Amino acid sequence: MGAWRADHRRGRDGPVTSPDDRRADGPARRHRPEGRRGPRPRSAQRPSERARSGDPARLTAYTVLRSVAEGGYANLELPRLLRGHAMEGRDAAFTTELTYGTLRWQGLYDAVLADAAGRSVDKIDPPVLDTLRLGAHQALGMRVPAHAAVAETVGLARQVNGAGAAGFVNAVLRRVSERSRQEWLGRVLPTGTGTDRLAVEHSHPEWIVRALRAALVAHGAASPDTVDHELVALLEADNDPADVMLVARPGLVGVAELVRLGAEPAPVSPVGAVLRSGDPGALAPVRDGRAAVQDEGSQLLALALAAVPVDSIDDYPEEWLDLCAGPGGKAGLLAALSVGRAYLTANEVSPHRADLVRQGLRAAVAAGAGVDVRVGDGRDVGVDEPGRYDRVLVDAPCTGLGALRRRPEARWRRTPADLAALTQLQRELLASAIDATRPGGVIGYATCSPHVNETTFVVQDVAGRRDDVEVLDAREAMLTVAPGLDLAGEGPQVQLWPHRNATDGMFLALLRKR
Ligand SMILES: C[S@@+](CC[C@H](N)C(=O)[O-])C[C@H]1O[C@@H](n2cnc3c(N)ncnc32)[C@H](O)[C@@H]1O
Repeated sequence: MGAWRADHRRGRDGPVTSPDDRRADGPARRHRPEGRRGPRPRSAQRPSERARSGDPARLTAYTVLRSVAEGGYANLELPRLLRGHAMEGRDAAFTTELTYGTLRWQGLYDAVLADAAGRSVDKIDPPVLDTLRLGAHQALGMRVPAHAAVAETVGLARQVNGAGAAGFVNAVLRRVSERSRQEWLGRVLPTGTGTDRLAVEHSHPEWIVRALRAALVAHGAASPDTVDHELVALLEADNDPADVMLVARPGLVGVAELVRLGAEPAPVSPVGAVLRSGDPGALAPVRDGRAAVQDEGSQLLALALAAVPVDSIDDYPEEWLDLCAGPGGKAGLLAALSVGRAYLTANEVSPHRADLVRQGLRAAVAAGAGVDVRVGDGRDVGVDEPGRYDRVLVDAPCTGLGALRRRPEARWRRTPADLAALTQLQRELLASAIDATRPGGVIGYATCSPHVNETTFVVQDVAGRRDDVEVLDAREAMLTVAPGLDLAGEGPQVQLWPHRNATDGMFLALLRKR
């Protein structure tokens, strides 16, 4: 028996009828005039009884949600399916909003659905719950008229979850569509102003809300007096779809070329361009690797690391190392910057990701970059190659709490338990990077998370235990490459914020080996 049938408790407005509550001889049939045979006209049918199946947009969104439930990534699955169904323009935009919006707002919708179904969402079959979430987003988060949101989602349920589940979906979504989003917020939000309320209102796990609150204060973006206001702005930014940002890899293509192809110059990065519509993969410079999709924050980090002065032993060439290079975004920019100036070693522990790095570096190699892509554990490099490199980037594996707007499912996947393992690995990678750097060289430690455990604590802990590194002013380096950047806090580290900088929440610390 499916879980949607297992529980039949009362919701606040009475029970939602489960499929097995409406038997063939039950109320659904009693209203039908005697003597008529054959299917009823479509307009006279309940949505749950309509034979129609889900449309391609909803079916695609559902397929992505199921793939995410099994460990897939929406930002990989969705473009693949859109291409497979040749969906473009408005259809693709609708499907994207339906998929990403449903994933982002899952926390709020689950609270609504639990109320409407009269049971905890844990008691609903996961595939049926995904269908319900899609319906909730159409009714409460998109401009789909309520009747269409219900009818279309019930059609999808009939196709993917079965006729019995479709009846349940119909009943629950009818309840959902009886209230506006605002009315639902009034009904399901915890009282008070605490992080539990913000978590439901802005659809983030509560532990993340607490971590972001602490990070805003710790990085100087807010004081205890202003943090509540700042936190809401950050949570809102996490739920705001981010622009597609391109990087014009210097020496390979100019921003002007991307602008000629329909992009606009980026607000801050001198090598960035915003693509407001269209498929970036359709642009020739992106296809051939002279340009790439890359957040402005990541661009600025790589530019800043390349711009810090190092005391050269010889004038040329330098040795650069990207210790955690996959899938290769920053390595792509560093490789372009390295032409005529340095050799780049790109290290990555995952062979598949190292392949992606290799592919991404082809255009830079064709332009003369000297690169070596390796598969290896970055923790070994300091021992294997002590004191070799002039510039080392540690773009450490992290919780990704700064990039939630670009990875809609990430907030639900991460748990506080991930932190302990990650922060240990981060310390070991940074220590290895310092060992691999020659005296006078610089190390950039970066995360796409503002969590204090992954950022300042790692740097303070590792640098504090050794006397061969000094912490540099990363703000100065950052402002050298992007003078207009609004940097919060006193430094010496840089923390970018989605709500302030319209970038991912990237962190950068710069260290110099003594
Ligand atoms: C945040 S990502 C790096 C992103 C990359 N710099 C870019 O801009 O595309 C972290 C990477 O570190 C890799 N990684 C994890 N553990 C590692 C280790 N012990 N040594 C080297 N790389 C590791 C992960 O596979 C992942 O590709």
